Amino acid sequence: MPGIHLSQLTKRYARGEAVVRGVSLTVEDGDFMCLLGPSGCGKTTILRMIAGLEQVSGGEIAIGGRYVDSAARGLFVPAEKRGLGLVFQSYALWPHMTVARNIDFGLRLAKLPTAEREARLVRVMERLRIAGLAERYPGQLSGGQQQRVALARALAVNPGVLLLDEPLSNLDATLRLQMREELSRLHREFGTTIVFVTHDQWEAMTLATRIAVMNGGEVQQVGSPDQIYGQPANRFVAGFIGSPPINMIATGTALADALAGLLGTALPRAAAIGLRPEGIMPMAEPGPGRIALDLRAVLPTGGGWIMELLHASVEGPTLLHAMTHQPPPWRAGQRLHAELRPEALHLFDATGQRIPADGQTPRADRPLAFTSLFRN
Ligand SMILES: Nc1ncnc2c1ncn2[C@@H]1O[C@H](COP(=O)(O)OP(=O)(O)OP(=O)(O)O)[C@@H](O)[C@H]1O
Repeated sequence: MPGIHLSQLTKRYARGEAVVRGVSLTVEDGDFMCLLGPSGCGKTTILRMIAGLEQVSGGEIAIGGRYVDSAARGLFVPAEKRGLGLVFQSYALWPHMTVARNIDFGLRLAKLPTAEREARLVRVMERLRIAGLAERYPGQLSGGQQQRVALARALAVNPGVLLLDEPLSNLDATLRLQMREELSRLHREFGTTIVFVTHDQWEAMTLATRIAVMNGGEVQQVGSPDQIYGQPANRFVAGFIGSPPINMIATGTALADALAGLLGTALPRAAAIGLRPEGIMPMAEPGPGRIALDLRAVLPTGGGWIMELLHASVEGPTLLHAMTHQPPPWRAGQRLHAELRPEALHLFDATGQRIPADGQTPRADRPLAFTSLFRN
């Protein structure tokens, strides 16, 4: 399956500001790459440029080692010649064609022999569990069923690359989960290179082999879900990934000094410390290295509990959020003493970039993994 290489990609719409700014990114053969970022950060624009639905303003795109768009080379391969499967937010099924005809449409365009077309149609409908819907029209299907038909249509032609733009956004929570599992399974079975656009961090974290976190038209960090979570490259990534969000503590506060003590480091001026909520482990008794915190409230989230904790100091209280998967046995108002997991602490400089802390075990050895959120 082909990989995709984006080099210094820029997109400017009609003399406006660039909405994609110098993005370089390699999607390896067989990767499930998620482009993740807030609304308007340029994810869809990148996907549309890979698809050939938009032309680049600057930079180059290569698919399977072949340039398909290059401003400098004056080269542009149209969408239909790129060998891609596309599934966008709106499923765009033909309303006047049955499910089978919708899927067959792409196979006809590919001019496959009839026997081959029929065999593929049966196979892909079985895989996506829509064989029973073959003679229905899109208007007679649920959102999730339409979604599966759109995926089947894209997969039937055996595209080397599948481009998905928020394909699960119109589904309810249960269907989203089912479709996520289905996408994961399809990726494993077909080995297709997938680029998936989403603003939903859970979707990205649970599906992707690698994630490109974007903001303001630029890639902030590329890595596995655990790297993105456990070793965020900057404050934006640290704050964007994680729910409840990472606690960000400004230096110059008593709490920051206490945390610096735990890290065994002197804090650079104008730095900030990030502390992941699940790295705070409150206990009833004081002890060495524990930080005194007052429990303000416990908020159940269904399967987890967020604790609002206040750290008192002369500058006033600092609010921290802690996360636990065991029901906390304490009442609001109680004084607690928290141990902190050093790997949950992240240090950032004045420009927001991650800085390694002296005396800390290197992150690569023991990052706080995203997957640890699912353990008790
Ligand atoms: N055809 C267009 N003409 C002008 N500006 C556009 C066009 N398409 C997108 N934009 C602008 O480009 C920026 C990036 O849009 P894009 O759709 O790529 O973002 P996104 O990250 O996919 O956001 P969302 O998650 O909301 O879809 C936005 O500011 C958007 O308004």
